[in-house]
Amino acid sequence: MGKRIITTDLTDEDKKVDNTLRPQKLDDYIGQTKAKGNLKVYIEAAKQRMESLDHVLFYGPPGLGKTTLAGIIANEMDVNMKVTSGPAIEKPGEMAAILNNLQEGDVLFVDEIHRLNRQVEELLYPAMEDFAIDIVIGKGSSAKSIRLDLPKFTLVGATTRAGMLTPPLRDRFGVVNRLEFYTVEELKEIICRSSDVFQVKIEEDGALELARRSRGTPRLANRLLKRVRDFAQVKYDGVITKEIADFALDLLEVDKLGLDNTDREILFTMINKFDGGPVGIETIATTIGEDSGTIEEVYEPYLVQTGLILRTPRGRVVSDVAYKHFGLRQEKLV
Ligand SMILES: Nc1ncnc2c1ncn2[C@@H]1O[C@H](COP(=O)(O)OP(=O)(O)OP(=O)(O)O)[C@@H](O)[C@H]1O
Ligand SMILES: [Mg+2]
Repeated sequence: MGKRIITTDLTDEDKKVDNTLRPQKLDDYIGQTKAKGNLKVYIEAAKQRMESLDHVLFYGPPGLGKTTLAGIIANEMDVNMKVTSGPAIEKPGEMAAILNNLQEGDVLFVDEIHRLNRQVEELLYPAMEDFAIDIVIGKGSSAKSIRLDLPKFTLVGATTRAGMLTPPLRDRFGVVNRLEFYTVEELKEIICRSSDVFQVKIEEDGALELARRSRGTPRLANRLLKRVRDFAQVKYDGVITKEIADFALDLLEVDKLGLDNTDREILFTMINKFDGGPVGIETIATTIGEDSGTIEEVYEPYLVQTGLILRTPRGRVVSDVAYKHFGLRQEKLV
């Protein structure tokens, strides 16, 4: 498959860009007012009491700023952050070693936390609750279990698939934040901030056009900015105007709503194969060969938010906003 500009999957280049553009302080973090306000209070309270911060869970679609917030928490608490991810840890012993090496107050960031395997997850229960783990030493009849105390740390978990978290794990997070899509205004602000970092000039309506096509997602906003910057540099005098933004984005086949291939496939499948619905999520998933949970938690939220898809008790329905967006006539009588 060719590289999709609009995909929210991370490429190596993205990782570099992500890291240079990540705000370091809560005050520099744009949008997510609710999560930010929450965190501010908890961080201040923990600092005043000189305690570690309660465990924090971030969930929501890719590229909305979960990893960024984890880093900000560590920064604001003035502690170190260790980073790992669900699929990276295969054995409980590996998790035990990571936990044992933490310093008092440290942040342990576990990305894709829904992908931890069962044994590793079970080790986390006492670690999160009592700051202790039980490890078994020896084999057979001489095996004995010893309790190992851990420093008081903060687990920050991130997931795009909150529905896959087991209740016992989820319940052990004191602070749970759902990240929301960003407004066009917020994205515009992010784009202007990133342009400063890139040292590229951008006009107000150029930034606005990019923001509109970024699918509510800062990662996409930054990625589009980077591509448009190249056009501006090579073809024009380096300034990103609305004309250049439009021209470059059309060339990159990023539509006015910033929909990606999977978004379009979902909508076209619903329109062409199911008369625009109502159709169940499982049926859509089977038809396009995607996992239904991924559609529900990764793709659908944006489509619902923009009003392209409506959720009804009888299933999902394509709205007339979507028909209009694709320049189609809604043939079906509703
Ligand atoms: N509120 C924000 N203000 C400015 N930039 C942001 C903000 N949120 C995210 N970004 C930028 O968006 C990019 C992606 O953010 P991040 O990696 O934190 O997303 P994520 O939610 O962890 O994604 P994934 O689910 O794929 O891991 C980063 O380059 C980051 O700088
Ligand atoms: Mg991340």
